[in-house]
Amino acid sequence: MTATSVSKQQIQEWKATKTVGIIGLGDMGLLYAQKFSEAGWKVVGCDREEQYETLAKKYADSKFEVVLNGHYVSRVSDYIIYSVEAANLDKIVSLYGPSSKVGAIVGGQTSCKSPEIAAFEKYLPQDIEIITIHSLHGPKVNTEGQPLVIIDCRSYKPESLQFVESLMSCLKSKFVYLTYEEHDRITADTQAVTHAAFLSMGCAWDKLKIYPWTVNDKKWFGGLENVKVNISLRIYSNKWHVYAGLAITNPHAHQQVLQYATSATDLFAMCLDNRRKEFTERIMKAKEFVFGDHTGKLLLDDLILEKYSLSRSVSSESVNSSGNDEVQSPPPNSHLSLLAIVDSWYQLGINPYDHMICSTPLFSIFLGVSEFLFLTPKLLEQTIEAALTDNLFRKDDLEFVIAAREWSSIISAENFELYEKKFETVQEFFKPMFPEANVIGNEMIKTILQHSKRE
Ligand SMILES: NC(=O)C1=CN([C@@H]2O[C@H](COP(=O)(O)OP(=O)(O)OC[C@H]3O[C@@H](n4cnc5c(N)ncnc54)[C@H](OP(=O)(O)O)[C@@H]3O)[C@@H](O)[C@H]2O)C=CC1
Ligand SMILES: O=C(O)C(=O)Cc1ccc(O)cc1
Repeated sequence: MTATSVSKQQIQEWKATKTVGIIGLGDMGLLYAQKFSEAGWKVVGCDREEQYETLAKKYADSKFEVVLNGHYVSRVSDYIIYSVEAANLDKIVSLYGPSSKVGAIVGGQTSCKSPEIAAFEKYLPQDIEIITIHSLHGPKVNTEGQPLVIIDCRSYKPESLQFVESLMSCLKSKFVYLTYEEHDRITADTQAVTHAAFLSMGCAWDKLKIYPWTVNDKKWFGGLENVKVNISLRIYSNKWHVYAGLAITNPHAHQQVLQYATSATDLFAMCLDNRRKEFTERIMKAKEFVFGDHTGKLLLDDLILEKYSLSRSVSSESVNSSGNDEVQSPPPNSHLSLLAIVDSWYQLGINPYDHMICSTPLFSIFLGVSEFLFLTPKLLEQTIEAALTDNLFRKDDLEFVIAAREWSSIISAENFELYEKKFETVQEFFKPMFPEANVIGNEMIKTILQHSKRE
């Protein structure tokens, strides 16, 4: 389904007469306020009331207006977008929802839609329409070409959806129309499991006190390792509540993260017992299920990723700066984190390519590196051999399995407090490296998105 066409004249009329309101001027709310107001829409926004004076001063020269609180946003706005922490959404909608202007449309940016819709249905007056959205990327990613989910939950007038589409069109994102149930099932897989994998890698390095870009044991280099390090640090450099909210509030995510932890555990146990036949058969079945129909080019090329090593900015200890001109190959790694994701897709009967319409940059990269591992001649065989016989990565794999199980338990127990504590412990460990990691990670993601065929 594509956006219905609306005349330029109609859009000009809406721009002249309608107001867009944003509750929560954090990273995403601010991105929207800036984009919409730059495109000529009248925008008002607020954050917490105690932030009013600071924000009003800070954005005095901007094209959008900062108001005191959500009541002031709601009473004047024709489309109200809640862009707040998932855990606080219910309370915030209960506060401001009843102040919504009569006949307004309401939506939200939270990453999981069932609790958001439940809050809207509970607190919004019946005359309010509900059309919600979700930009499937972080606030620093160029919005152009990225998926933007639009969910029409309760609209009474055909022009309401057209209005939302017209407003969103300035983002130049790719509209994806789903029900909220479809959205939550897909994002549990594309987002929650991807995050669980990279959170677990970071946690394992923290437990072992390893900065993988500085070690002299020459283990963590090459394209695949660069992806693991850069994406893991990228996640840990962000706000914990974004990842906690999308995993904990989405019941589908609990099951999928648990399967990921179980797959990692099962595979690791088989390696410890040297159950070669069982292990190889399981990996090959997963390969057949996920990649059996694969034809054409791979999403990613390991070679384009080789230069994105954090060690290039840590000169004295790095592998790359050894002064040795010889091109070295990384030692065989069990790549347990990648074997486990492909096994989870197989165990859950998920075809990850079906989710590409709704992919985030991180999911595309995770699928890209998994595909590379499974479909590059000889690499999978080498990996299986390393997993079964080589002790080089055993300790790392053990910590990785423990971490995956811990994240799964925290998410299933819906424990925001423990999530925050664990996340921030690892964040503290990696903090000194975030500035460099973000620069290199951004370059890497840009290159990956340019090279990958995203349909
Ligand atoms: N960051 C991302 O990559 C993406 C995030 N999302 C989702 O979008 C939502 C916003 O995320 P993001 O912008 O990153 O998070 P932020 O923490 O940057 O923004 C949320 C903002 O809402 C404010 N807030 C809290 N309570 C109120 C209130 N009563 N009234 C007004 N404002 C309030 C917060 O203030 P305070 O900090 O003081 O609590 C904060 O400034 C989340 O649900 C997130 O899951 C969706 C897509 C991508
Ligand atoms: O790409 C990712 O998975 C991110 O980490 C950024 C992100 C976070 C939350 C969302 O709801 C959407 C995108």
